[in-house]
Amino acid sequence: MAAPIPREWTGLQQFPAATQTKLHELLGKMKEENVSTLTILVMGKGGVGKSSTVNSIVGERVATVSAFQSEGLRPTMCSRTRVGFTLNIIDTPGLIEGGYINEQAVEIIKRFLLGKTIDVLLYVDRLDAYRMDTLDEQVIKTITNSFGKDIWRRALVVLTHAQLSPPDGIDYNEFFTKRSEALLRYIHSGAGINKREYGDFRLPIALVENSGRCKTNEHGEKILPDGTPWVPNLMKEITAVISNGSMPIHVDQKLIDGPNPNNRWKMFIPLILAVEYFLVVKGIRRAIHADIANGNVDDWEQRYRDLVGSRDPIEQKGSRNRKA
Ligand SMILES: Nc1nc2c(ncn2[C@@H]2O[C@H](COP(=O)(O)OP(=O)(O)OP(=O)(O)O)[C@@H](O)[C@H]2O)c(=O)[nH]1
Repeated sequence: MAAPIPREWTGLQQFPAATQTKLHELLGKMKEENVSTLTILVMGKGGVGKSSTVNSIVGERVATVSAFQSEGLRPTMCSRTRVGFTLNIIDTPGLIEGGYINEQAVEIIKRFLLGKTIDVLLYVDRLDAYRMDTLDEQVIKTITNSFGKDIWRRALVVLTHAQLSPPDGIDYNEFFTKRSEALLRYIHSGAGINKREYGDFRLPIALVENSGRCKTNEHGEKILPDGTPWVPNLMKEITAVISNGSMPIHVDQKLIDGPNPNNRWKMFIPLILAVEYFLVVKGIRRAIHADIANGNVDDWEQRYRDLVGSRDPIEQKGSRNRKA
């Protein structure tokens, strides 16, 4: 089935003029770098603000936002074009159902993405979550197992609910640093990002406040507590990911199937054959030679005949011995 023709990105015009200018600058920069399509995959636990973030980026209500975990298992893709540039953004259902990974949802997402190329993964979580638990680990591992470890080189961590007042009078920056450090530790360990392979690689983080009550600056732009207009900042972080030197992730059947467990032991086959030859076949040969030397061949001869056939020189020698 042919992909639907993307609609004009009219949602851009609802942003304040200052945001529009910054977004157009970013689109121009991507064009200079020959990037004409950007496909963003949005994943994370349920209710963390994935759909709201999709709507905030597109500037339209393209994804269903609900205070309760959405029932749908299917991802949705929204495509928009502007001055020869196409934005594809894929919203996915929360991966956790009843405390476990919803394998059915994972399979549906993988099938949906088959044949597509992911330029950026937005891994969404809430800034105002105070603890990391095994669910976070499960979601991170599922993403890694589904699309390979290198998906994280193309990832941007997005923390929603950024306009919060930290508890117990903790300083905002201190709270943000602690929360992001904890999350990054989980992602790095869950995804198996080690220093040997990844060096000093550190996942970038962007803050988002999707609420209609988000504070604005004098230009009407939604801002973070430190005054940063977050929509252009988020898009800037996204463009930084695509120019970080890593490759986009093309989702093909091989990637989805994952490493074939049967292939894992294939390299040991020659070794097993060699061990078998030296321990078993050579052992039998030695035993037959010993029996021939003792003139006691009947039993062994029959076994050897079964094993290697009757045209073996040892067997012929054995026959000659017997005749003699
Ligand atoms: N205050 C605040 N509320 C938010 C923010 N982002 C999302 N919400 C609210 O959080 C709830 C869940 O948001 P969704 O965008 O539906 O979350 P989701 O991750 O797509 O949820 P699922 O589709 O169930 O996986 C809704 O009530 C949103 O209005 C945010 O940045 N700040």
